[in-house]
Amino acid sequence: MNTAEEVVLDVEGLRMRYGTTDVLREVTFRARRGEVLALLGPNGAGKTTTIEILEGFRMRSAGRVSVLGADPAHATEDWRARIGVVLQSWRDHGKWRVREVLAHLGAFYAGYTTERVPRPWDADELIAAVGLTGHADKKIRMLSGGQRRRLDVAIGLVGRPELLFLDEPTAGLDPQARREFHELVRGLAGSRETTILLTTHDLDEAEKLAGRIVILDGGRIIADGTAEELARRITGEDEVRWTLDGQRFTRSTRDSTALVFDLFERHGRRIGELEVRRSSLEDTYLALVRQAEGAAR
Ligand SMILES: Nc1ncnc2c1ncn2[C@@H]1O[C@H](COP(=O)(O)OP(=O)(O)OP(=O)(O)O)[C@@H](O)[C@H]1O
Repeated sequence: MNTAEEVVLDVEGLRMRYGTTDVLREVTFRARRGEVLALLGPNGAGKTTTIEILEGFRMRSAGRVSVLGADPAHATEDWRARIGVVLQSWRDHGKWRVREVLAHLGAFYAGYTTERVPRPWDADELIAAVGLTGHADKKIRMLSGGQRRRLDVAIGLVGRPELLFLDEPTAGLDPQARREFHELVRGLAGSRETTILLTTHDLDEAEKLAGRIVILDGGRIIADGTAEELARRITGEDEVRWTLDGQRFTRSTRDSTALVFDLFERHGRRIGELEVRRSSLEDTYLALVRQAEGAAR
């Protein structure tokens, strides 16, 4: 099979029930090798529950789950070595130094080297890749929140995972660190070797990084596709704003080029401050969630 077509994540009819409440219902999606998938949804939608089931940290109530060809509920250490996890928050090893903790954790992966994937990732190279050069000898408790988050990502990557789970990876990062993190993810994804599943509440981030967006709401998948596909499903309309003789106008249209052309033909230089705004993933997301919640009522 062509590796680009290899299905790395295969989830079908996944259900999770706590007591008498279903928090995941009939969740079905797939990811192919090298894809970056963003799992979006309101607080309590079931994102962390889904990810933790895929990581093998929670037992599902029903459904079929295959991750790198195995059922995470019965996974082996070999399987675990191929997976990287960055949790929402992880506070530990405060007295350890950055290089030390990465070398130590990395050592666990040495036995899982394959011809295709040498393990672990060299500590200093990894420290450079996540932008922590200069902090390698610092104790972890001396790092800032953002530096700590970069270390979390490095810990997730130290075993050179084939599949990486990132739960809100950029929460608390400053804009520069966020951009550097985005470049790191793009680099990993660019090699088409690492499949990435990330959750985020930052829709701009999802749009930038993910080839596919899966939206969960109330434990169900309400949308699955590229950002463009989802946008087309919802509105397909652009918003055009302009001023005419100083007065402001706004109109939604499916053909902003024709509207703008018409405006200039009719009013020429009297048009000022022209702006065409295509619907963002945020507009689409909010519309989809509103629609799903309206239907559920
Ligand atoms: N151990 C548990 N027992 C009972 N209910 C739980 C348990 N863990 C999670 N839940 C419930 O399951 C639902 C989904 O929670 P989950 O943490 O997966 O949501 P999420 O989409 O990750 O939310 P957030 O964006 O806030 O992180 C929530 O209603 C939550 O209260």
